[in-house]
Amino acid sequence: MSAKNTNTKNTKRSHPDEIWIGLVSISDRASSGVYQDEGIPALQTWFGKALSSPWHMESRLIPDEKELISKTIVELIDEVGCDLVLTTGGTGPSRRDVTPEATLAIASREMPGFAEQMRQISLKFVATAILSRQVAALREIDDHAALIINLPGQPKAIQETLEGLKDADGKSIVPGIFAAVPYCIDLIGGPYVETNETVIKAFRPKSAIRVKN
Ligand SMILES: Nc1ncnc2c1ncn2[C@@H]1O[C@H](COP(=O)(O)OP(=O)(O)OP(=O)(O)O)[C@@H](O)[C@H]1O
Ligand SMILES: Nc1nc2c(c(=O)[nH]1)N[C@H]1C(S)=C(S)[C@@H](COP(=O)(O)O)O[C@H]1N2
Repeated sequence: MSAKNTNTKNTKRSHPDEIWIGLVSISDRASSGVYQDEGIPALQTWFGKALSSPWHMESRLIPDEKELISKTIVELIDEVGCDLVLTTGGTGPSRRDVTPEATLAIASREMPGFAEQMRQISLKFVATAILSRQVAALREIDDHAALIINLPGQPKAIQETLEGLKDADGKSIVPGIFAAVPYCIDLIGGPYVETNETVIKAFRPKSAIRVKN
């Protein structure tokens, strides 16, 4: 038996199991046109291959401004009705990197396991993974809740952290953090999300797996 969908806020779903995902690319230079944003396209590509259940996306490209980052996440959750918001960029130690502070400012509870696991995964790819201050958290309002996850700004970090590390035969060596996202969304009352197992196998305890008719 899976957790009951108690989110009533998003009445726009075309299917009860459709997840609404907010993507926020945070970069001074991409948002001002110095270079082309690669964060949103990389996220869209990854979700296109990873999800097998219905999804809808809303994306925003903004500079590294704390108030604007907080406001954008709140808009995506409270007004648009997103169940999951992924940010990319602004997690490092530079003065302009304020994504974790902006996230925690509008969060109700932190989900530290995601960030701990992301840094562990990233260390398999780059030694500078230790520099990411990324966080994950819930935003819970009266009739809706969402999971927010910060990803680093390097576009390649998106697949690395969400999908993890595989050997030459495609066997998982380090599981990506997205494996835990569908069950987390179940537990906060969101839609039942299913994945393409060749990309990422979702982890749910047996009691939470929906029996197909
Ligand atoms: N949205 C993006 N699109 C394409 N490349 C990006 C993006 N964000 C970051 N990068 C790349 O990753 C590197 C490290 O990301 P980081 O977030 O630290 O960038 P940054 O130097 O703070 O960027 P900015 O000054 O634009 O905010 C950048 O130098 C850039 O090469
Ligand atoms: N998986 C992964 N994690 C990564 C990286 C990367 O390339 N891949 N880059 C690191 C670097 S160089 C920095 S400075 C920090 C913070 O990046 P951000 O400020 O772009 O968020 O993330 C780190 N984490």
